[in-house]
Amino acid sequence: MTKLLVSVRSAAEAEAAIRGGADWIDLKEPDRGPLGAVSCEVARAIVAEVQDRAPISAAAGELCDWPASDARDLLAVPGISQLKLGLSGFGGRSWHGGWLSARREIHAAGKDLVAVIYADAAAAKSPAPLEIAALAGATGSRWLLIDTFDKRGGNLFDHQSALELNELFHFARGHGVTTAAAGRLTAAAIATLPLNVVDVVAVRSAACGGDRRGLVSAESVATLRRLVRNLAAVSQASADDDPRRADSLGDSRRFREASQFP
Ligand SMILES: O=C[C@H](O)COP(=O)(O)O
Repeated sequence: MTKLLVSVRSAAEAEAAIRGGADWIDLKEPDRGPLGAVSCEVARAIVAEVQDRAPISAAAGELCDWPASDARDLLAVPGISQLKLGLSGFGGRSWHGGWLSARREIHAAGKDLVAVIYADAAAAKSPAPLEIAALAGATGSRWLLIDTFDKRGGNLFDHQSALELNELFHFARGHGVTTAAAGRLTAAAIATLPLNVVDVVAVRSAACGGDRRGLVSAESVATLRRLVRNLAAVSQASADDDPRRADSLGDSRRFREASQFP
């Protein structure tokens, strides 16, 4: 069943998200960019609040800043299982080596690195979505997130069609990668997601009533959770009715050829 992840910036928000039924808590400071990291103190307070009630991931900024970033302090925070690093600035530049080395370092701290695709790759100057999915698939990554870099307007579907997302995630799941979709997802955008290939729906803005710098509310989270559960049940029922449908959607030759990792 597709899970609902909620990004929070404080222990109080984490409590509200859990009360609303969030399956997953993600730590993120929205004032510090699309993948802004919370401080180590805030991270420890949130982990203490959540205890074992949900898995916890954390945004850790951009790979280009990682070597000197204060987000590195999150490596020492127990209870966080995944870190997310964006690839802004690496479009047209070599990034595989730096990403793999950050992943080794994060693994050594007992955590996983999430491969992050920015759907608005041109604005982020990041590598193309398929390139990131291909590296994640070829190197045994367990997690792939698609999100948006520019949070000022629009949502995921201003940059990526549902069919493209279906192909991308179908490919990733075929390589054993768990998939997460984000990017200022509204209820209408969530209803457009190809939930047959989305393991995690990730939100902040919608959980704050639309303004990601606002406050996460238990009521908004509960509404989103009901929506995700209902849509996932419908998606599951239609896959059960016609199991070939889900498989065929991501099986275009163009996609398979383009996704060959060198
Ligand atoms: O990881 C998910 C993000 O926090 C989504 O944030 P957003 O809904 O404001 O784009």
